[in-house]
Amino acid sequence: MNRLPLEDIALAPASCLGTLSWVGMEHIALPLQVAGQGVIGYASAGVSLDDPTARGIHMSRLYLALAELEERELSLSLVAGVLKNFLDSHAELSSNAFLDLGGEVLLKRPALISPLAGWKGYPFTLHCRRDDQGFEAILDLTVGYSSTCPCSAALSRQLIQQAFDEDFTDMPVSREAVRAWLGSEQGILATPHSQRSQAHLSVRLAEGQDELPLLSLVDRTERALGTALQTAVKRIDEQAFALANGQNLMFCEDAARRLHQALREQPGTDGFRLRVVHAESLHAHDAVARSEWNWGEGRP
Ligand SMILES: Nc1nc2c(ncn2[C@@H]2O[C@H](COP(=O)(O)OP(=O)(O)OP(=O)(O)O)[C@@H](O)[C@H]2O)c(=O)[nH]1
Repeated sequence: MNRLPLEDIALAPASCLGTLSWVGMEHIALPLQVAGQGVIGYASAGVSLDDPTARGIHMSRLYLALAELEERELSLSLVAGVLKNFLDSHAELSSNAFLDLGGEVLLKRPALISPLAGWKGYPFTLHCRRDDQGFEAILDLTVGYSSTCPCSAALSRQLIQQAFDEDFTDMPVSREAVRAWLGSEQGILATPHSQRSQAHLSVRLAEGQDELPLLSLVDRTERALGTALQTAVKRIDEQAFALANGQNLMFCEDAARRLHQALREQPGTDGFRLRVVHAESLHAHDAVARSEWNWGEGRP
């Protein structure tokens, strides 16, 4: 076995000089705990390389610092401690530290009416950085929902009215006849286009916030939209879902405005950016709307 001291290239002077904004490792597997659930997580860990003559950073020191996060409920104070460790272990090299932690948290969600429940995945990424402006944490979260087009619904209603006029021209209009007609396929001969849709949220967490507001953000988002994707569904649940879609007809503009209002009331946040994507069944492209509050372009 080699008894000579191991050469450390990272300590050698750089042949090509220059500072770097971010050096580290991406897609590091890491078991996380979020909202009480174990998450198959992945981390991207990095620091700035401020010394233009230094050949390299010390990757293992970043990697080993991540152990602090293993299988402990993820909190901002935990992350801040890891970022401090990154900078302490690179005192002479770096002034900025970065940590992104992502995965998909599974939450058990109740059915609309029946006493059932099922699991649904919510992809998230927590982007954290520590620099001369202090500590910043931004939580990205994606929530799926259903959207039904209000214009398509209006056009469908018109066709149903025309069909009613044609079917009831030369016959007495009795309550029974109309009721039977409404219960037939003729009474719903046109249906509005509806589609699975996604709300992509980026929320900046306020100073002093420690807990990750992931569950409260999911609840607030699904409440604001009114048409959350379902898990366990019996016919009674499906009927309630049909009613929810009929009562919450949404253009992408409507969904974005609802979410903007809802996020403005989310405690523990001081800015957000949102983007809703309706993968419309009407055409092969998506209808998209964006909104933000107190976001600025200062940081990505
Ligand atoms: N900086 C840097 N290191 C790399 C890269 N690719 C692989 N490494 C290796 O990352 C390993 C870990 O680096 P260090 O943390 O400095 O390892 P070490 O020198 O044994 O540990 P310390 O004594 O704490 O510095 C080294 O063996 C490097 O060669 C790279 O692109 N950049």
